[in-house]
Amino acid sequence: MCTAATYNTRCHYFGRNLDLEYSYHEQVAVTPRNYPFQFRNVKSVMKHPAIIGMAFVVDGFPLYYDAMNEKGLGMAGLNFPDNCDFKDPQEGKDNIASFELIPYVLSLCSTTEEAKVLLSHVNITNEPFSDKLPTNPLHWMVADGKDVIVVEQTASGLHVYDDPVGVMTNNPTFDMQMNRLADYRNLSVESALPCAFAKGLDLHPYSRGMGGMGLPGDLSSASRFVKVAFTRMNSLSDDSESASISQFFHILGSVEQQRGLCKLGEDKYEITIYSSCCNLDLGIYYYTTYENSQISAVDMHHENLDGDTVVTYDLIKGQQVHYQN
Ligand SMILES: C[C@H](CCC(=O)NCCS(=O)(=O)O)[C@H]1CC[C@H]2[C@@H]3CC[C@@H]4C[C@H](O)CC[C@]4(C)[C@H]3C[C@H](O)[C@]12C
Repeated sequence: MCTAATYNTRCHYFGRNLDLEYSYHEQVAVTPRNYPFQFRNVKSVMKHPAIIGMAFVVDGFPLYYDAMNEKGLGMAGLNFPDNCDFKDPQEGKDNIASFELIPYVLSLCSTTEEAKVLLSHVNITNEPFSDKLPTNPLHWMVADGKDVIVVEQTASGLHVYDDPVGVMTNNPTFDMQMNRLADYRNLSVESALPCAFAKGLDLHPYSRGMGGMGLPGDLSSASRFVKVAFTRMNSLSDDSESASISQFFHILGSVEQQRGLCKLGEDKYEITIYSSCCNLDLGIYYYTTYENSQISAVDMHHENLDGDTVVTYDLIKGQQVHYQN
């Protein structure tokens, strides 16, 4: 399971939690402008905006989980089992393999609006990256500083939804997630609204925060959607970089997965392997890992962006304790 979110202050932020019980060898990967993207069915893109994000780099190719380009467009892939339907290549469509979709969109678009146009010709195909890396079911969130969309391909075809809450998780499909939000329409950040339970009954609010009573707290994707939407939509912070990224990681923290709570088998538990936060304006990729709560960062503009090979950074995974005496 995973969660993605956006947050806007003076700058625009985009990121995700990656929740999983195992890990590939993911790294922060910078793809410079002259790295040639060779796609299976459409023509190569030899020159494009630079891209930074989390990727499993195989044979020099960045298999991005989430990334942004230097124009300020971000995109993240999240698990989408059962509903997802990647198809065989189709005549008359731009056939893009699922693992190519992030590079394809981020190398050809600067805005969500442009991504919508590009995606309107796309059929996402089931072609695997390799025998060792079969296709996995995914759906995507795409965001610039202005608009957020969700991209899902199901049996009925490719759907692009406007996302007014700036978050997404996993199943069910995005339209159903939005419908379910109405079940929570009475939740409020107010501590003590007048009692609406029944006439003649004045139930005393014995605690702060009771306006949010009923907000789900379990780890299912449907519950995380409601929890993170409520958190994200009501989030406030100063507009400094420090205050903004702190708030962003708190938004993702509202739906993080602690080891032991989501059991998948004998000694197998899903945890939040990493949380990421892209500053879409500055090209900085921030992240934390399950055991490293200190925020680490890679700034794309500290690299030579005119190169032609992917540059990677290993994740700093150990806890960084700041001893004070
Ligand atoms: C599994 C992850 C989602 C996390 C999640 O939701 N886990 C709950 C599982 S469960 O729902 O609880 O069972 C997703 C998110 C991004 C994905 C990679 C994208 C690039 C590449 C695409 C290739 O085609 C296949 C290999 C590849 C490395 C992908 C592997 C895997 O698919 C990644 C890590």
